[in-house]
Amino acid sequence: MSNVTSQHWKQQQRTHLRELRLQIPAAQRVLWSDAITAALTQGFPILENQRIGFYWPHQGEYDPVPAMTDLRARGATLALPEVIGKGEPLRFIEWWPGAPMKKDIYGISFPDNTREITVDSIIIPLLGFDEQGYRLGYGSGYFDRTLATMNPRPLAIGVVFEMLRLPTIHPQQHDIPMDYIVTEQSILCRTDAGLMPLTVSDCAARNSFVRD
Ligand SMILES: Nc1nc2c(c(=O)[nH]1)N(C=O)[C@@H](CNc1ccc(C(=O)N[C@@H](CCC(=O)O)C(=O)O)cc1)CN2
Ligand SMILES: Nc1ncnc2c1ncn2[C@@H]1O[C@H](COP(=O)(O)OP(=O)(O)OP(=O)(O)O)[C@@H](O)[C@H]1O
Repeated sequence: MSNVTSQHWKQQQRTHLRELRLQIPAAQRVLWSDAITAALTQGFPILENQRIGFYWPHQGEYDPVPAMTDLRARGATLALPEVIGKGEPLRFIEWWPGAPMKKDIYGISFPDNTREITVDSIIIPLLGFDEQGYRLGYGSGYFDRTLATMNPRPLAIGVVFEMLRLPTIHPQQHDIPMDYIVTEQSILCRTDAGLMPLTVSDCAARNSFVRD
């Protein structure tokens, strides 16, 4: 697929997936969201010891605030993305329950003037995802640009509802695949052969930490 065709196709998919996501009935969304929160908080014990970049929910995305509250109570430091400008990477700044907030150019809340955090992991909302662990986002390239500038690269954990899965998103050179994708059905680990489902306990064994 040429670049122009793939951009056009991506734009159509974005519109379609956004509509699908907004049509999820409220009760279904609660059940699916609880399942994602449980998989995130139980499948990745390492997060309790980390500085984690999360996001403030927008347009029917999985709401990560319960996971944020839980992980913070267990010792994690949390941050949210700040949009510095179009074409720029995101900056992560500290968030805690009750932190002062303001709105960015998309109407998404972010902390008002708290300290910048270098994150160890990023929990990334996916508008769509594919069998190789690639992400379809809103089309501004913020997360790809952010991951590309971070060294060492943080662990990238995508969160998404299973119904937003596509065979391929026709990845381009700048697209960076997720290390893990958590859905309401399973934890998927990216391998060269595609996404591999892991049980919560297998995932926890791989993403554990040693207390000193
Ligand atoms: N919750 C959340 N926060 C996030 C992101 C995200 O995907 N989800 N981002 C991930 O990048 C960054 C913000 N990027 C965004 C990019 C586009 C749109 C959006 O709604 N775009 C509209 C057009 C709006 C406009 O141009 O004024 C659209 O696509 O229709 C929202 C956020 C940082 N914060
Ligand atoms: N590392 C990068 N450096 C410079 N430009 C980039 C980089 N990554 C992505 N871009 C640019 O960002 C634009 C959008 O990328 P893409 O279509 O992959 O968006 P997306 O990943 O679906 O959306 P988003 O990350 O905003 O949610 C593209 O025009 C691309 O060239």
